[in-house]
Amino acid sequence: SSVSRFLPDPKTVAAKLGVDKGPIHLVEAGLPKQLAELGWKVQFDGHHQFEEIPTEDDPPIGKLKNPRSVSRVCQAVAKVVGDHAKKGQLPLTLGGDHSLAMGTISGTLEKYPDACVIWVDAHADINTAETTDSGNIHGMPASFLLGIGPKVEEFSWVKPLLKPHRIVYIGLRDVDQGERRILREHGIKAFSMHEVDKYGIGRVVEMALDHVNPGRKLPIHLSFDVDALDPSVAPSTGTPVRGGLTFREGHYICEAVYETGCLVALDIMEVNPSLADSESAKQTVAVGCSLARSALGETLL
Ligand SMILES: N/C(=N\O)NCCC[NH3+]
Ligand SMILES: [Mn+2]
Ligand SMILES: [Mn+2]
Ligand SMILES: [Mn+2]
Repeated sequence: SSVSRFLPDPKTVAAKLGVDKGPIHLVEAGLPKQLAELGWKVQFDGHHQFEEIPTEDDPPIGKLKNPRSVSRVCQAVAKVVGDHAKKGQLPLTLGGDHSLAMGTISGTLEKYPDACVIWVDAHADINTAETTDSGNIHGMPASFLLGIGPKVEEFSWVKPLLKPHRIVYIGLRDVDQGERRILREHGIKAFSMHEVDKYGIGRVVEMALDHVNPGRKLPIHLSFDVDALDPSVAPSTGTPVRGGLTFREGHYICEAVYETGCLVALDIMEVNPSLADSESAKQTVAVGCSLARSALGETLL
């Protein structure tokens, strides 16, 4: 089947967080061609540009930073992902920071309301407008998708379609107190790096899938933040945290999700080549491409 290649490059949002070069580098590293070589009919209609909202026109709402530009970009991404999904394509979104998941997962849920989400990340990204310290919305997307926390008018377009039993985390190791409380109170399943060490990645992925997709019948949206990987594997990213997934553990997750045959959407997020020396940036871009290939069927044999 075909994978729709659209690569939102949210200039506005990314520019503030410096992640705007990710998509460009991933494409320039040859990802579309690599996926075509796996047999996908790749449709890449260019990077999505978003007009800047000048900072003075986008003051914080409460603590939330760049709320209007983040909202506008994510809403546009939700529409594009939803449209591709409705055409039976598999949207691959290259970020850009993880706030984009508000858009990509909203788009997926429009077509597949029963979809489950596998969120691979060092962070839970589930702060609300109340619990966030930084006000960086890339630490909050999951709370909007779940409809948790106080209403923020600017984000009222995000329908709370995601249910707590339909999301599972793998790779957590830097979760705020407020987020821990939210995970506990809503009974959201999370496999931290402790569980990865304890059970091994094979068992963890099996338990994660058993939790959100017991019969392997539900569509899967895989949202992969490259900072889930150890910084020695993916150094050029916004919030690196030591003690992450090995190169193989990260790829195993992608391979195992592909093997379910349920994948309907994929995000490769937080590749930020502008944050490190060129060698580290190249290494991180290469890992991003490799993860995408693994999630789209590049098996080892
Ligand atoms: N990479 C990040 N989320 O996945 N950064 C924001 C979260 C910090 N608590
Ligand atoms: Mn994230
Ligand atoms: Mn993260
Ligand atoms: Mn981030």
